[in-house]
Amino acid sequence: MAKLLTPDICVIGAGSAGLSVAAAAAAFGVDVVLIEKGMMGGDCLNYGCVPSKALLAAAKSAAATRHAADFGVKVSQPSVDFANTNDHVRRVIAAIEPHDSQERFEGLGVTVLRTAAAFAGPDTLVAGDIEIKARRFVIATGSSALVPPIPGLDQVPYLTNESLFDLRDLPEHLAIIGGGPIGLEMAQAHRRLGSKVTVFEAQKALGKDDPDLAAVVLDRLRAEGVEILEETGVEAIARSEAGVIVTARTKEGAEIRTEASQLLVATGRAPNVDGLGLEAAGIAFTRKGIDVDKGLRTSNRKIYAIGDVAGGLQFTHVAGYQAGLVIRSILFRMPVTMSNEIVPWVTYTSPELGHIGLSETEARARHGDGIKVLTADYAGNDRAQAEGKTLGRLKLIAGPRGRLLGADIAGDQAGEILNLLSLALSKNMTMKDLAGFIAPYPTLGELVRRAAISYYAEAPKNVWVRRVIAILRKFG
Ligand SMILES: Cc1cc2nc3c(=O)[nH]c(=O)nc-3n(C[C@H](O)[C@H](O)[C@H](O)COP(=O)(O)OP(=O)(O)OC[C@H]3O[C@@H](n4cnc5c(N)ncnc54)[C@H](O)[C@@H]3O)c2cc1C
Ligand SMILES: NC(=O)c1ccc[n+]([C@@H]2O[C@H](COP(=O)([O-])OP(=O)(O)OC[C@H]3O[C@@H](n4cnc5c(N)ncnc54)[C@H](O)[C@@H]3O)[C@@H](O)[C@H]2O)c1
Repeated sequence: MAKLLTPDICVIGAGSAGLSVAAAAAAFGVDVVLIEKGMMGGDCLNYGCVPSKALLAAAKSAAATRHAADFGVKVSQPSVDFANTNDHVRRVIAAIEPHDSQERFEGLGVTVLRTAAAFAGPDTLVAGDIEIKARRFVIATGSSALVPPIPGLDQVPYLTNESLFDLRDLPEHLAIIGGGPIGLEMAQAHRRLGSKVTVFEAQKALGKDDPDLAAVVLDRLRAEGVEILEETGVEAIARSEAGVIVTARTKEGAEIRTEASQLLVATGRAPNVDGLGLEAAGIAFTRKGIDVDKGLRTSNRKIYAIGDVAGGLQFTHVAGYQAGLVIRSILFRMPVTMSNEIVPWVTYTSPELGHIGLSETEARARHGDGIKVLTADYAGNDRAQAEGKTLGRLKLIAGPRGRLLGADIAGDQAGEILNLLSLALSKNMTMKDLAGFIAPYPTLGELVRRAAISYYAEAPKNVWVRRVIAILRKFG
């Protein structure tokens, strides 16, 4: 007979989402079983955020060397040893790995099972020869690269985020299908390290971001030599002697044929739902992910789904945010509500592209002319001038009574600046708050103050303000 475990919480998937739930529950002394069929740490550590940011850091270093002469520093042009670059990526993963390891979680008191899990019924999960009946289950099985049904694609070797970071040789010419964050981060990284890169995007590249600010990033990538073909759908792939031939068509109907040495597919994500026995557990799902309510419960009230498998915004910090909500719901029975409007995101190209809250278009649709769009250019910031990072712009969307509704940034350290705006948005701050704090000089964070102060640009000309000043002057 199968061994039976009856923990308080059973978590399926040890990626960003599942690990956060397990660690928090264990910290409260709760009995937790965590099941992982692949690598501890999931996508973020092994095939996602960590290796991609490590590769981008190497690429940034190569780019900085090329531009050292702008600062009067003479160095020879960089030569890249890609196998060593890959070693750097591996070292970064290895440095972070212990934090997500089985040993650490067992040390926290979590029972870790290294096998695939599937539901056998509404309250029963099977993991190898172990049966689990938990008070609550949390599905955190993540997502995988979505591979579109392009004719010929299944006949050629292609890369996804799971295989890209294993390359030991720099691709001579990397063709990338998809101009989203994965496609463009990897396009710039490989271009800066010496590859020729062509990106095919069926619609608009970086289409989820503010179009004006996305254009800042796309122009820069093109200036660095990345070929970005927008509104160009890939129609067929064929094998060639040098690698692959990509056949695509522009929206005007012109055919484009590009031969490349390697092909990366970066066309979005598919939720990991296959083989989970969701039907047996009465859990509704679509091809976009498991259906959840605002409190992240599935159609089986004892089972939650969080992270990439729940569709929605797919980021590590969202997985962490959702894990916190689920912990509050399971352990403290508090009502929780997920809000996408306080979730920031950043694409880590140079310049970075960040967003939070409502876009200008969404804010206008909701508040009409009751919004103000306030901007500050990097060129007007002293720190940006000193660093030679003058390309970029910050945009704040102010709503009624000056409340911060949203923000977009294209520029150096956009992600770091977005931390301040993320706090401001989650605390319902106004332009008065953002204009009124003391920013250390010279920092890029001053861009926030500068944009917020412009909310009051008309105040000095206001006739009533002038009258008050004139009256007060009379008191000596
Ligand atoms: C190239 C790339 C770069 C990225 N960069 C960023 C970034 O810079 N910032 C950011 O915020 N996000 C980034 N992301 C997104 C981020 O990686 C994901 O949002 C995050 O990893 C989702 O975490 P998760 O726990 O939901 O899923 P995962 O990390 O995918 O973890 C799910 C785990 O569940 C396991 N599993 C699946 N099925 C079963 C089963 N039946 N039984 C047992 N275990 C199972 C899997 O093996 C996996 O380990 C990036 C993604 C990619 C691909
Ligand atoms: N910096 C970050 O936080 C970061 C970095 C990478 C990935 N991610 C996460 O991973 C997710 C997936 O990233 P992604 O870039 O794969 O997905 P995405 O959905 O954001 O972008 C995919 C792009 O591929 C295009 N596309 C789809 N099919 C195509 C086809 N047949 N031909 C040409 N173009 C096609 C789409 O129009 C879209 O623009 C992101 O949405 C994000 O949540 C985050």
